[in-house]
Amino acid sequence: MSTKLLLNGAGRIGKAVLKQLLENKDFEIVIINDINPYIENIVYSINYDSTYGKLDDKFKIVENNYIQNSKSKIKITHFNSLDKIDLTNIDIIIDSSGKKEDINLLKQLPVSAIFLTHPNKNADINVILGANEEKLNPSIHKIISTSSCNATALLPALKLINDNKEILCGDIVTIHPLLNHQRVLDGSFVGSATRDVECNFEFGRSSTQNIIPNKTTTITACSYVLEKFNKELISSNSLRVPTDTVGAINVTLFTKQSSTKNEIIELFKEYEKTQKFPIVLNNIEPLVSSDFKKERFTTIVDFRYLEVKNNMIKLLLWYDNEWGYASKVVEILKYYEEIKKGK
Ligand SMILES: NC(=O)c1ccc[n+]([C@@H]2O[C@H](COP(=O)([O-])OP(=O)(O)OC[C@H]3O[C@@H](n4cnc5c(N)ncnc54)[C@H](O)[C@@H]3O)[C@@H](O)[C@H]2O)c1
Repeated sequence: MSTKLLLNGAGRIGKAVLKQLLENKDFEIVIINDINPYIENIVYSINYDSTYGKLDDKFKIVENNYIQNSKSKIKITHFNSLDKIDLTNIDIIIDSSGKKEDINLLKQLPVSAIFLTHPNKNADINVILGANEEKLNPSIHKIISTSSCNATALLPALKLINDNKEILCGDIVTIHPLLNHQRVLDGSFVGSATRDVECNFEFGRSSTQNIIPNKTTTITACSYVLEKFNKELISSNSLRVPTDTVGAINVTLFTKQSSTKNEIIELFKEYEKTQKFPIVLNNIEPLVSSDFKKERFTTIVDFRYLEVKNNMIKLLLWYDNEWGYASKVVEILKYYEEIKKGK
């Protein structure tokens, strides 16, 4: 029998998760809840997407607030809080609304698990594949954060280098596409009621005309998963750029043991060959960000820009912050179900 899901928030991440789950017979999305009050607009934005293109098997509105295509029929609701939704027959909630819901309220909901698509220190666990998935335990973890897109891309690489060379300190710069909460043209600064990023004036500036420097919660998100990788060890900042999707992270690490470029290349090659989940992909082609669009691997190591000087390692990592991240949400969901069923 398939696992019954409620998808809360049909925005950029919600729709990428939805489209990847539509192909998977083990899961059925029974309800989509979004505060957008117009079902016509929700179905339109599922069918048509400027970044990933049109859906071949389009949804239509059918009776009583349902949408349907040739394979799926999904109820649409418009509540602003999960506790108002009838959860009879729902096994798991994927909350991709970005709302920072009270964790105690979430714990009371009659479902077996709630996946949050943002880092959350109050969750029962923050999971990143390739970092701490072995800690995931369905009998004690109900509120499961799937961390952030940047931390999902970065932490497996940091862990690999740390396990082999011991990181002493480092710095990262995320080069991040624009996001839906930014301004199109200059406006007042963007508040952050639903996000951990501090308010700053730069964030009220036009996202299509600027490279916007910003703080990032990437390292804090990493520390919720593996404590060692925190702001004392690694400094960080972010540059928001006017592209639709695919981010890059420029990583500089100082390690206890020195390395050669070939050693680091071999570490990532071995990881790519032996990994259980689609995490590391090594690239030697002269590619640009849009070439990684819709790529499900999320730690794409660009060997062309890998540098090693004694105790310093410099990496360039790529990841599709929407599709790639959503693929990890789905992988964690599949993994959760596997260990729950004792597979
Ligand atoms: N976009 C990314 O690159 C990215 C990557 C990883 C994680 N995330 C995280 O995923 C979450 C969603 O981000 P997004 O980029 O998809 O945002 P988005 O603005 O594109 O989508 C959010 C959706 O949730 C709906 N919504 C808002 N409040 C709601 C509520 N109370 N109940 C139900 N629906 C509600 C909105 O109407 C919208 O459709 C955020 O926490 C974000 O930090 C985003």
